[in-house]
Amino acid sequence: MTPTPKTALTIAGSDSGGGAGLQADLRTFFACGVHGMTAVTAVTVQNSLGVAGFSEIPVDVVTAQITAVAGDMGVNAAKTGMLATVEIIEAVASTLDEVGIGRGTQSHVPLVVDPVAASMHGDALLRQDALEALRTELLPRATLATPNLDEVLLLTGVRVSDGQSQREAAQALLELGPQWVLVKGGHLVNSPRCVDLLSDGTHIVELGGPRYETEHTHGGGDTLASAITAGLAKGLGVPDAVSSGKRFIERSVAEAYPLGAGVGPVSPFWRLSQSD
Ligand SMILES: Nc1ncnc2c1ncn2[C@@H]1O[C@H](COP(=O)(O)OP(=O)(O)O)[C@@H](O)[C@H]1O
Ligand SMILES: Cc1ncc(COP(=O)(O)OP(=O)(O)O)c(N)n1
Repeated sequence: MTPTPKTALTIAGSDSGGGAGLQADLRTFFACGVHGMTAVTAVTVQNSLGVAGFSEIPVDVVTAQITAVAGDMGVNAAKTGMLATVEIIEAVASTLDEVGIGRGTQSHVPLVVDPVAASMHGDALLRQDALEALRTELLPRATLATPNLDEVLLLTGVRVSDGQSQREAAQALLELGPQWVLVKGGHLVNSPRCVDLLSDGTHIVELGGPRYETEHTHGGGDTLASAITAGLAKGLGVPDAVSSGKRFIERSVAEAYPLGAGVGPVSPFWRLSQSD
């Protein structure tokens, strides 16, 4: 009999184009060898050119998906992505407490919070009044938060332009309650390297890598956060899961492909031809 793989749950929105959202999470979980499960929060109408709109899933259906899989199959690590509204954020936060996922719960199942606010085209994926709920309800429950620089600005008011302000942003985010933060540096386009900064307030790790010249980076944030979640599900500590996730996203950006008339997706396909 095939041994049962570790499990990872994504609580996220659907991207009809398949490059980001829960589709990116599931294909990354698969490529990393963990069994992926989903609690769908919203359905976006999205392609390589942007997000034309979205519709939220009723709150009781979102939470029922989480309890259904947690109670039966078990969750080794979880990740949140697009949560869309205050109501969904509040309900997800209390359901995570009930099923024992996240910081502060007894079971210590790790929770990665990717505080998704907008797509790379600038289309909103979070209602404007929901930012405060993300700050107060979700970030304190996070084992790791993984904002990009736009999300850092929204959450903390810190505008990151270099390594020094990236460190200040990490500190400001830690004050909102996550155990660890990863301030991603992909948006510092004038820097020849992509440096992501990991910190828990005591340890500070700079994860640097080459900046690939590609316009096709759709789903990059989701792919990185899911690869980290997969590592945590397999029992890695946060620093090891993040360095493994960084290696994963680097290859996925390097092998990103054009699809549609706009921005194509990063690709985890390279992993399928390799052993762990
Ligand atoms: N051109 C690139 N080459 C290599 N890595 C990249 C590139 N763009 C982004 N990354 C990496 O992809 C991940 C996600 O990046 P970022 O663009 O900052 O977040 P988001 O996709 O959430 O907007 C980070 O690890 C970042 O360093
Ligand atoms: C449904 C959905 N969720 C999240 C995102 C944003 O994903 P991300 O990985 O940050 O990728 P880009 O939007 O930067 O390509 C999304 N677009 N859709």
